[in-house]
Amino acid sequence: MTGHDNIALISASYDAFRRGDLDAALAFFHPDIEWVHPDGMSDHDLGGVERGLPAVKAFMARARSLFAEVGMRPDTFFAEGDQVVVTGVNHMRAAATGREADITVVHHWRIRDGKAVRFEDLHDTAAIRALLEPVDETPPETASGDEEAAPAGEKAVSGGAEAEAVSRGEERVEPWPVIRTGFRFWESRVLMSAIELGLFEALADGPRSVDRIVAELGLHERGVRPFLDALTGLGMLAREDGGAYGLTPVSARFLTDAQGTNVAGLPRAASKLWWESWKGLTEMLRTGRPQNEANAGDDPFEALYADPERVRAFHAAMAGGATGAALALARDLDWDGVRTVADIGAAGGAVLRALLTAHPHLTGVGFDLPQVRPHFEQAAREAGLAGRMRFEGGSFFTDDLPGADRIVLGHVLCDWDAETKRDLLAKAFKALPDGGEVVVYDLMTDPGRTGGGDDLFGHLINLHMMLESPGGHGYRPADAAVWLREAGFGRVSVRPLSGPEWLAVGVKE
Ligand SMILES: C[S@@+](CC[C@H](N)C(=O)[O-])C[C@H]1O[C@@H](n2cnc3c(N)ncnc32)[C@H](O)[C@@H]1O
Repeated sequence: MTGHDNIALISASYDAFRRGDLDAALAFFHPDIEWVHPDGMSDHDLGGVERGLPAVKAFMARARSLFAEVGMRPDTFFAEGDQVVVTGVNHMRAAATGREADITVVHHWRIRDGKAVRFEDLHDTAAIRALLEPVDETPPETASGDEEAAPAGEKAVSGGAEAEAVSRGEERVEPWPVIRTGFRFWESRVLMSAIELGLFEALADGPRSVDRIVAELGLHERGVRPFLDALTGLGMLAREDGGAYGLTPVSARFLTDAQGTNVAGLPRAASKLWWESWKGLTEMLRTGRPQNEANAGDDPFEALYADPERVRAFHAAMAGGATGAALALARDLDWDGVRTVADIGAAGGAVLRALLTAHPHLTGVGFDLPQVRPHFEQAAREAGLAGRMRFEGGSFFTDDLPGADRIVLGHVLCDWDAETKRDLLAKAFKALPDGGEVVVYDLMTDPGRTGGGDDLFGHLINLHMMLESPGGHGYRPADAAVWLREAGFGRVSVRPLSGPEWLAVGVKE
């Protein structure tokens, strides 16, 4: 079996576990499987080596009795010979204590005769033990020893169901998560208005008093203070001792033009382009159909590119949306052996601009629909890179992709269905020379991942693609690895890139 087959096998086994289909998961295991866990878990009967399927099943039954929830979320698969190494996060909730945590794990697999014959689970045993083992809950001794009289202010919890819950040691549950979530659009709207008013640009050369902000931006004084304080609460402004408001490091870098890394086009487009489609989320959930002009199943870019005003907003958004990935690609990838780079679905060329600016030996070609040419070429001129980055118009559905040492496919696969994703990777493979690489970045996520932060953002972007494009959807890092293998890439790796952004690299060997 190839490394690709081995990754597909292990990945399918994780999928079966996630579905709760234990028989299907065990079908991928060799009858002689060796099942290895750290000795540090032995006193919970979860350590050491088990041999053979019945012993593995017994191990799993023991684990199920100890954990009310076990959700392994693999994110990176590496294959070499008969081995597959998987990194990921296991979300575990102990049945006895109710404590839960995301435990980082490394799984080492060996494959023989098309089946997993050895599995070793490496993790921080102290973190898992902390979930399972009771903590000493003896209250600290008080100075007076008198614990009868509760302070008057705490009387509210002394009666009814809540008091009983508190006396059982349960956490008090508040309605604020619901209320805050319901009104989070206020936060977006505050940011969007600040961008529309030019507030961040106005503060680029230093903090301003409220009066000066009112005068310079032509505002009515009524709402300005809570508006500035809300932006301060969001981390976009800082309030000085004298009462003036200034930029924070984040807003100075990413909401002004000072450093060539302004991402304001993205929240601006959220208000201009996507606010309306998100109002249709309930409808999309009922019908599965996008909530924009692509509602009838059309190519979403056809309608978009018919309206010059929306194209401008879209390309400003793409420049903002690609900034985090572009900076990380320029910084984290080795560009020494690369002379030419082709960005497929290059939009206004933000990624090429970042790469060519950071690596002066590179030349680049941006491939995109012909309507994009003026936006791309203007951006190249403005960056002083017109001689090193050129535009090639075409459709990646009907035309060959331009050749280059390294091909970048960023925020493109998510627009399309799985078959098109695969076709695009096959086209990239065809366009590359031997030894060339395709670099895919996207906001990849995992259906089983239910944390906040980047996980949450990943699910939201997945919904966003469904609201915007008939076939669009997010995908897991493991899917990217499998598709790259299917396209013919010999060496494949997947890893986090920046924030919720992931990077998948395939080398044509
Ligand atoms: C979501 S944007 C991604 C832009 C950029 N790569 C980034 O990371 O932000 C998708 C890009 O694919 C381009 N595109 C859509 N359909 C295309 C096609 N058939 N052929 C070539 N490019 C296409 C769009 O014009 C757009 O610039």
